[in-house]
Amino acid sequence: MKTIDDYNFNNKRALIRVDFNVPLDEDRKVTDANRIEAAKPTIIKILEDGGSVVLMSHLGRPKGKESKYSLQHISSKVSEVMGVEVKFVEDSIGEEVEKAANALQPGEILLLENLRFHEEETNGDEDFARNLSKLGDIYVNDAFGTAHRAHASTTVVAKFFEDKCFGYLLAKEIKSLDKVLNSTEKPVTAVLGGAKVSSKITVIENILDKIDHLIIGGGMTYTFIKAQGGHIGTSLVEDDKQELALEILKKAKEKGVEVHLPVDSIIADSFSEQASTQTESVDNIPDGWMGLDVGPETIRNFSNVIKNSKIILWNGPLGVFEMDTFAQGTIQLGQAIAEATKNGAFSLVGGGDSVAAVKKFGLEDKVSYVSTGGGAMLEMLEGKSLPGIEAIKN
Ligand SMILES: Nc1ncnc2c1ncn2[C@@H]1O[C@H](COP(=O)(O)OP(=O)(O)O)[C@@H](O)[C@H]1O
Ligand SMILES: O=C(OP(=O)(O)O)[C@H](O)COP(=O)(O)O
Repeated sequence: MKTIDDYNFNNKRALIRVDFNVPLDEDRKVTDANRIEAAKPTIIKILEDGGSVVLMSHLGRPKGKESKYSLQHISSKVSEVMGVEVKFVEDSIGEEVEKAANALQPGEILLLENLRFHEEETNGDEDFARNLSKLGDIYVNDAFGTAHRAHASTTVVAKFFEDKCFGYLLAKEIKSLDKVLNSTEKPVTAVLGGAKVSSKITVIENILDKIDHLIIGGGMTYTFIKAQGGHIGTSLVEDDKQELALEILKKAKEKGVEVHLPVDSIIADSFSEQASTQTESVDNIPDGWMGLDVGPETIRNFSNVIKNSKIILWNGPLGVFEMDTFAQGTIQLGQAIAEATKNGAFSLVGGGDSVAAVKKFGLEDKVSYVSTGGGAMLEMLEGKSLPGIEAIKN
């Protein structure tokens, strides 16, 4: 496994894929810089070698050039964390970008605009990747959170480089997750919540062989509840995943995996901190209302399962924890996991927002391992090889 320790970057320009997909507030201020801090050791090593750095990342899932997803919003935070004034360029390919990259002096950092402003990024377009490759001498992948995406900057670009390697973060994540993969302790409990229903629901099917309990919460809940005939009002749902949800429940039963779904929800009449709220049975949400957190009975049930688990994997908040009104489920689940960890369980938390939640509620040091990747962590635990990792190995 080639890492940046195998290279001296003196007078070299590194093109680094980082995952700076960080949570932002309404004023587009970074609310959790964990993923930026996690990439710091790699960037600093290259600068200290006497090299320069071109950073590329995506932010969110923009449809075209949406200014709210500009990486300019995070540029000052990157400067602050690195202790170096970062230069920013308003695109990720093209003449202007190449000029800015060529002008970099040793010790300098250039941050590119959001890669996903070009649809060629997510399409894994070869020409786009070739254009990106012109920006550096050595390609470094340190974007663990995006290693499960076969995109131009995470995978395709690697083939245009003789010299390519893993950054410190990616190497550390691979090693740490391997440890969990090789563990034989039981029972294993996976907690899945959050909002990315379609990308994560498919993962569930594949981890069923590796777990004993499956706790479902957050936005993921309502696709399951609706599929079972429940009323979910205007809660987050992905209708085309209902059949898969039923299949998962059936398969789980066959495999002896206990599935724990919420029984009650904190519902709201709008997606807002000021909304009217109520506690309601999870399958009886009136029209015009949406479930934004799990209810008290659900929290008790989930905590009991957690208490008896030996390995706990958590990705996805149980509610819209960014708003205090809907944070209780996530807080109390986090506390139950911290308690179980104190009593000897191994707990692994991953995902941009999940880690932000854990940090916000002061639980970061009370869990065993915090991964920068959510979907990437889950896919690795499925036993899949991730395209971003394979591209460097080959
Ligand atoms: N019931 C819900 N309805 C809508 N959004 C939710 C709900 N529960 C949690 N969320 C949102 O899910 C988001 C995190 O989802 P996701 O990106 O899948 O997690 P992670 O980044 O940890 O992998 C949070 O911003 C949170 O507000
Ligand atoms: O935040 C991310 O993943 P996560 O929500 O699984 O932690 C990564 O930046 C990947 O983003 P994507 O799921 O839009 O490809």
